Amino acid sequence: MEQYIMKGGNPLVGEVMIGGAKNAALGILAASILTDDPVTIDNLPDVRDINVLLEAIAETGAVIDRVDRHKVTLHTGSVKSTVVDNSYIKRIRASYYLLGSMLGRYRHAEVALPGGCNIGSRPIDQHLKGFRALGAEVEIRNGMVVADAEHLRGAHLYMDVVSVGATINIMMAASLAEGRTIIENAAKEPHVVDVANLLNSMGADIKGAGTDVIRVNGVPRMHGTEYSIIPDQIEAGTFMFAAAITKGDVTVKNVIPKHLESITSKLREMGCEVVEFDDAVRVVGKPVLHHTHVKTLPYPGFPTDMQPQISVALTLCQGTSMVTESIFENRFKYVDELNRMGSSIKVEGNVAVIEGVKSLTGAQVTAPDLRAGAALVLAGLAAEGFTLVDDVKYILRGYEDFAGKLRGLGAEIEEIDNERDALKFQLKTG
Ligand SMILES: CC(=O)N[C@H]1[C@@H](OP(=O)(O)OP(=O)(O)OC[C@H]2O[C@@H](n3ccc(=O)[nH]c3=O)[C@H](O)[C@@H]2O)O[C@H](CO)[C@@H](O)[C@@H]1O
Ligand SMILES: C=C(OP(=O)(O)O)C(=O)O
Repeated sequence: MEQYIMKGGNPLVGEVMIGGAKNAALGILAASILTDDPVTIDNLPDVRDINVLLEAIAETGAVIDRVDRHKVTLHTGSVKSTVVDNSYIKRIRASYYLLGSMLGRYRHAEVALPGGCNIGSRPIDQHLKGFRALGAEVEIRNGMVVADAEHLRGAHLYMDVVSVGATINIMMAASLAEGRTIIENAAKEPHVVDVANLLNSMGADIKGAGTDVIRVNGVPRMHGTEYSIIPDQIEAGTFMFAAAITKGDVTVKNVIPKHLESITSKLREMGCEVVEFDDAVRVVGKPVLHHTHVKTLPYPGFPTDMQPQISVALTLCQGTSMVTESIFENRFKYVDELNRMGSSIKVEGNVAVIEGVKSLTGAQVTAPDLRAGAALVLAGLAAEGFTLVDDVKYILRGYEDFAGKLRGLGAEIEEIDNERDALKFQLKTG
């Protein structure tokens, strides 16, 4: 399936269930390597990045039982290889977590340099700095990161940038090091806390996750566990903005409202009504939305992974908004595509200046990456006429059954892979 085709104009109305957090799940699956015992993970999202990582873990010799679509048991006692290199693993970001977990458990790891969304240069120097501080020798050889250690010893580390990936990776390797590791200027994202909770449930001794100082007391061994992943903050936020953008009324269920506060507060500034429940939020869109400004920041700031979605909403607001992207230098690649649908956005450096327009019109556009792709779909659902989004493979990296969930809210959208299907859809809905 290559494309989504949609007919815009329907306000999205109803309830949608949010799945487990992709970015927590990736760290959690890799962490299973830290023990020989079985680790059972529930609320796993069925998305491409997760399946690529599961296959890579299986290639090391681990046995993976799919209990059901959202639950797996990993038996990593049978791991035979600490080398991970295939064409798929190079495309995902989270392959870097295999470095932290294999280095922790086996004192050796060779993993292809990570890929992920093409949203900036995305160095991994802070990960490598952390491994070296723990006593590992690390080098880049033929496109692989090779890390090797005789002993891992706790260290006091100050991160030069707030990095989700480096914080999680160092927590994993430090869990089985000798002595205490202190990570200063740590990332505080909900998925950092979720991975720390998983590690503690496996016998690690980690304190302070969710603050900017994390203390890891190394333990000699870790054990199996059963763990359920937290809901996906970004999938939830995407559906919250879908309600605002289509002037709908959507209850987003199975979420942790605390994790959504920066998103909720922007929607309220724009004039939407947001009602919070224990594990759900209801977003009621309004006929007229107000402009606002937003700057992406590490948690608890506004997430960079929600930047394209809020930009689509601001395009349909009255007045001029400014969106500042402070995490990744190349995350406005969708702007040209959105302008082809009638938006008026100028990018100057890391700031997008968005002049609100009354409406968008359907066009053929290409998803440049995961969140931008999702945002173009939201634009298409609000636009007049038909929109065709190419390269939905990016969207499928991180959203489970995206089109199906949108259809459940009343969207007219279908997955297609040829022109004939596009015509059929147009005749059916036109
Ligand atoms: C698989 C996964 O969980 N991906 C998420 C993770 O990516 P990822 O872990 O790659 O993002 P980081 O938090 O590490 O990156 C934050 C900033 O630090 C910089 N940096 C990072 C590491 C490093 O060693 N050196 C360095 O300079 C990056 O270029 C970026 O400017 O967090 C990002 C920020 O919330 C999200 O957008 C991604 O969805
Ligand atoms: C950028 C993202 O993912 P990754 O870091 O895996 O590229 C994302 O989830 O929005």
